[in-house]
Amino acid sequence: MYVQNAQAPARKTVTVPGLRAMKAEGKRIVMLTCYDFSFASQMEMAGIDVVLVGDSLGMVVQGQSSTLPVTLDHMVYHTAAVARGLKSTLLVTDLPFMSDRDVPHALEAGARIVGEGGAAMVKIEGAAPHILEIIQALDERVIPVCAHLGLTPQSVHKFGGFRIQGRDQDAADRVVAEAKAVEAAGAQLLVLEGVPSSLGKRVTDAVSIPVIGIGAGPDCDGQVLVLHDMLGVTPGKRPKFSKDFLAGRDSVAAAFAAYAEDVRNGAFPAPEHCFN
Ligand SMILES: Nc1nc(=O)c2c([nH]1)NC[C@@H]1CN(c3ccc(C(=O)N[C@@H](CCC(=O)O)C(=O)O)cc3)CN21
Ligand SMILES: CC(C)C(=O)C(=O)O
Ligand SMILES: [Mg+2]
Repeated sequence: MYVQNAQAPARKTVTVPGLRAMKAEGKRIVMLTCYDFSFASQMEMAGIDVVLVGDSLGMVVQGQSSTLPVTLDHMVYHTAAVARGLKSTLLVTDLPFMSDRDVPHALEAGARIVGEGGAAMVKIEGAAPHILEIIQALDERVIPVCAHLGLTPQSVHKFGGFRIQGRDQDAADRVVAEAKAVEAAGAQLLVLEGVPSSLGKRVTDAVSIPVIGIGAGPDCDGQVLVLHDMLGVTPGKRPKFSKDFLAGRDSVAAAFAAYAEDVRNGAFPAPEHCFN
């Protein structure tokens, strides 16, 4: 038996309060999605701040055309595998489709994701009244919550596709109001996906919790990408906001290091990864 992460450099453990301090200090937060033990170990060694077991696993791991077929069992299984590869990295897992239908189901899902899976935080899409109730219920039971606004992929049928959100003034104002509402409900982190860069900046300035962007422009407090997109292995078309960091490099470790460096120094996202 080899020693797990024997080469991992010593690093301070990333915590939820620690992320808030990073926002206050203007230090960019580096986040990636992950679905298994081996890649998690590479992310730990690369010093990625936050790892997300995303329900995007339905698309990039299972080959589905949306995130809707992903079950709570799938999320718990992948979370447990990823957790074994991490030590000082903060682990966040998505609540899958319909596990957020009401407070009791969401509490059950949170209990399994944190208890069986080993995540430190759960992520939930939207700001509907029942979602705000769930955020508060989880927070009261000391399960930290990451909100997710903008292009929320579980709303694909409502949106009519994976469409950029918040493009007109009313829609943008609504996203800002939702961000304030999820913060007031107790969310401690916010993923903002698929919105114009101007709205990414407005939301980031409007809340005191860190905002992690994906296709939300360069002014967010951090960035997240889907693992398969940033390694260039996603079959077919990748979202415009993603970038292949393995291209021109000779290892996954080098790709993770380059991504972390470019997020921290502001080189990523560049204008070609952003929406107006
Ligand atoms: N591989 C992968 N990467 C992701 O970022 C991702 C997933 N899968 N699955 C779950 C969701 C779905 N996401 C997506 C998927 C496609 C687009 C997309 O094609 N967007 C168009 C813009 C459309 C518009 O202008 O309204 C694009 O050109 O990027 C965006 C987000 C983000 N998430
Ligand atoms: C794209 C990120 C934010 C996500 O929710 C996922 O990977 O499921
Ligand atoms: Mg997701």
